[in-house]
Amino acid sequence: MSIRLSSLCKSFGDHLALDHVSVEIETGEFFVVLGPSGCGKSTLLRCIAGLEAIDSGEIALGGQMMAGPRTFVPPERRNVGVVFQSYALWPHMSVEQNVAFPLETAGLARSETADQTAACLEMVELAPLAKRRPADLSGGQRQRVALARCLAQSARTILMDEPLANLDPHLRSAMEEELAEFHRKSGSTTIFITHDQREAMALADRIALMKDGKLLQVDAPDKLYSRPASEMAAQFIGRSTIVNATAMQVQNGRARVHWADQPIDVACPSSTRPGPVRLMIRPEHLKPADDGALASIVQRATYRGGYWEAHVRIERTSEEVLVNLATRAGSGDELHLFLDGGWVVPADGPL
Ligand SMILES: Nc1ncnc2c1ncn2[C@@H]1O[C@H](COP(=O)(O)OP(=O)(O)OP(=O)(O)O)[C@@H](O)[C@H]1O
Repeated sequence: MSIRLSSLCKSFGDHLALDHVSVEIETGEFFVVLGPSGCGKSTLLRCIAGLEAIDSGEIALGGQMMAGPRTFVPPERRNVGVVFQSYALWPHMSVEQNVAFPLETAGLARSETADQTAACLEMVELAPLAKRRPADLSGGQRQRVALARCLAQSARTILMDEPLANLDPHLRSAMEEELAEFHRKSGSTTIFITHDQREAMALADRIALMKDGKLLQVDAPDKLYSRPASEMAAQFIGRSTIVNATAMQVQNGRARVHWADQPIDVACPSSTRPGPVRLMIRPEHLKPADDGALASIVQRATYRGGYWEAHVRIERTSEEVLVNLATRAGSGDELHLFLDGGWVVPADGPL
């Protein structure tokens, strides 16, 4: 089911938790909301589920108005499944009873309930554990029960609030793959909340970057990484350095830029004009050269598994930039680098 949010606002006292949030999410999309703690992610999800009333704006699910001026459809009539970080399973019920519960309360016949429950448990590969209690399951298995229960409700919209946050890193990446598979099979429109950008990148069709109750940028993960719309987005996603440079010529999304007395061709937004610009350099844009134009000194380096991430000072500008090195480097080492790529950050970004 498609989801349309129009200029949503929600305050708690004088704190504006949602500040004119507008976005359209397509049917079947896996949409991730990414942002720091307290930016309003959970509030957004709770408003869509109907667990929280909005102050103004509109929420439509599948073209039907759920919340707006004079409209408030209660949560149980929104056909939305919610999966929380805490799983919210009933401890006294078995796995299959947990999954069957929403079907029973919906008044489904006993045999139909049993069939659907079995099918949902099959889908999350929990059929052999159907008789167990939640306490006798691992964190990942409990999360799968919560997913199966969501499936049983045949919700066309699934909202997930940091469902993997309580899992250890190994289980987390296994569950990411399962979630992607679950999404593919169920075909449901999913909104997934996280403050973990790696998780967001791995799962999302599109990511909404949220800060202070506003959506700063909504884009596919690779676009968000390579074409951030603001300095804040550039700094929030991945690692980068933003330096002062001068655009000399601009044509068709490419700019010839001068930085550290070097002319460099980089990508740029169509709004770029010749003159001073802010240039985003990702670590992978800088490459070591035998004898390059950018003489630099390593300040410190950290091993990241497979490569060293080094902070280096460019001699000509005294700016410190990040670079990934294939071989060990130590403080004081001299390096020659060349810049291969970069992005002119839009000057009129949201922040
Ligand atoms: N019921 C409430 N009463 C008062 N303030 C609230 C309430 N719920 C949320 N807030 C405030 O609204 C802001 C947004 O909260 P929200 O829980 O949506 O953030 P979040 O991005 O989900 O954070 P986290 O990642 O830490 O869960 C926060 O400043 C929070 O303190």
